[in-house]
Amino acid sequence: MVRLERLSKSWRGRKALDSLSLEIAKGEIFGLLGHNGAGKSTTFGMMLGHVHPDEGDAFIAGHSVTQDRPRALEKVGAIFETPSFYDYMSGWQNLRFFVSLSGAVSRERMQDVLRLVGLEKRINDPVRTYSHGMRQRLALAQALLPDPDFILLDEPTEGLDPQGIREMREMILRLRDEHGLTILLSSHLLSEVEQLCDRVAILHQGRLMYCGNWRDARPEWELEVDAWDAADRVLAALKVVRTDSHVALPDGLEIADVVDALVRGGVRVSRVQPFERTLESFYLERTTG
Ligand SMILES: Nc1ncnc2c1ncn2[C@@H]1O[C@H](COP(=O)(O)OP(=O)(O)OP(=O)(O)O)[C@@H](O)[C@H]1O
Repeated sequence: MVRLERLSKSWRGRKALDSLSLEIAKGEIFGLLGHNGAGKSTTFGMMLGHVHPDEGDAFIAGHSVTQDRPRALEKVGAIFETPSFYDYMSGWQNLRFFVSLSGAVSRERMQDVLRLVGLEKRINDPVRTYSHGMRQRLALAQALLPDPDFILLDEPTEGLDPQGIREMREMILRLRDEHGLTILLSSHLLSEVEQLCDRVAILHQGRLMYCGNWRDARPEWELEVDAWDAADRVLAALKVVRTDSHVALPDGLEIADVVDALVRGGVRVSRVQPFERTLESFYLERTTG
């Protein structure tokens, strides 16, 4: 559905994005993660044709964004950078105004979308009376009006209260499960991303640190031993990486082999248990140090 090929961008000689390649499959909810300044907005901007890459290209439904932007973006919707609305107009008038700029959308389509985002009851009220959550729903409605196959959501839950966050999460899942949309989202709320996305990309200082299903990443274990000095010599020989009490095993090595080698090396092992990974711990391991 989406393919980013070696996307690079520098601003005033400073690399914001360094040869980013990744693919997003149809029907996926894919998470783009990174600290402030990691390059997420630059990536979104390139996918929407707002930012021209120095090198590389983005392809959506097989069409190049740099070579054929209208076709690449034909079935794409987005909430990107703080969406702005006219406060004195109603939600409905704002959407009509948007539609008048971007192409015909039927009244029925508008009503369907408003039902989907749960904004029918307040749609005739002026936007200045809307809560932040309602503005986010209006922004989502705007993104959905052209009946997209793929939507980009930049921080869709930013500033929402817990109930708003939950409602946004349920809407995103419904868009994928009931409407077959492919969704790319960025968020700093890792517990949210954890509930929505299997596959994530982690950007750090413009470079891709990880891309894939974080739940499938190599298992790690917690160990308790009587002497870490001796244990470290054994672990190093096995190419096992230790961080405090938890260890990451190289491919093909089982935890039983590690325990066996430690015992043979004269180390007493008093506890072995799987390390329960969260997306937050997975993310921090790849972006710190
Ligand atoms: N228009 C611009 N002009 C100059 N520098 C820019 C511009 N846009 C982004 N940058 C720089 O590029 C780098 C990546 O920024 P980007 O906005 O893509 O990060 P981000 O991951 O979206 O961060 P955030 O989470 O804060 O939105 C930063 O160093 C930023 O200062």
